[in-house]
Amino acid sequence: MLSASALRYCHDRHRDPVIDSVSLRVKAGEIVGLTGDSGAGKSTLGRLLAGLLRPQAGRIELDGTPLPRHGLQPVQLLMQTPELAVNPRWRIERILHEAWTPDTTLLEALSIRRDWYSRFPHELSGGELQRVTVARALAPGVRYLIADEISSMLDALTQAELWHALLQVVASRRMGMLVISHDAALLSRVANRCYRLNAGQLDALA
Ligand SMILES: Nc1ncnc2c1ncn2[C@@H]1O[C@H](COP(=O)(O)OP(=O)(O)OP(=O)(O)O)[C@@H](O)[C@H]1O
Repeated sequence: MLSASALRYCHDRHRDPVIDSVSLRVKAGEIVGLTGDSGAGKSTLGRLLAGLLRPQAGRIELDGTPLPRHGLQPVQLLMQTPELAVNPRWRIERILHEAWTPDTTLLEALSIRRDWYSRFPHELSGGELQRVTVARALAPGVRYLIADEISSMLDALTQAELWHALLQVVASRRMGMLVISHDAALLSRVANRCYRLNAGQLDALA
């Protein structure tokens, strides 16, 4: 289980904390939705849970142990803008194989084509590059995904294909996932339960 207890985070110590006494649990095999107004702190919470920011108070644990400081991160963050998550000077093959070598089954599930391998990131569409970053993030040992608005820039069909593939992999590996989105319809389709982040606090949604 990925668990956060009493997290507090201020980007700027002269302002109120963006995250204030937030506790959240995501179990293996569970998909939890997170929504909230723009600027409410959803991405900040996602970055905390993925170990990319350190809370000023509170704890984040995976099965009762703090997240590792080094090596493969068992909680991986997927961002809205895949082009910012990759090295623009690397070809797709190098990006895809950065942490591990995705197997054919996964590549097929995500419809990743071999002829993309020699291209650079700007030579793929946003949806194609997003699928590459998803495959890269699914290294063995990754147990939880934080999906931060990963499909909001995609058309409806590409969005549906991405979620279909991702949910299949997540279910087959019994991974847990936090899905951050403004799209209530998407959250009601994919998430087992949802929260709203408001004024630094989490409210459970019915
Ligand atoms: N690195 C930073 N330095 C200072 N302030 C920041 C930083 N990152 C985010 N903030 C501020 O923290 C607040 C929360 O930002 P965050 O990106 O977490 O919100 P969000 O809920 O994900 O918003 P959106 O839905 O628009 O993506 C905002 O007021 C933002 O301006």
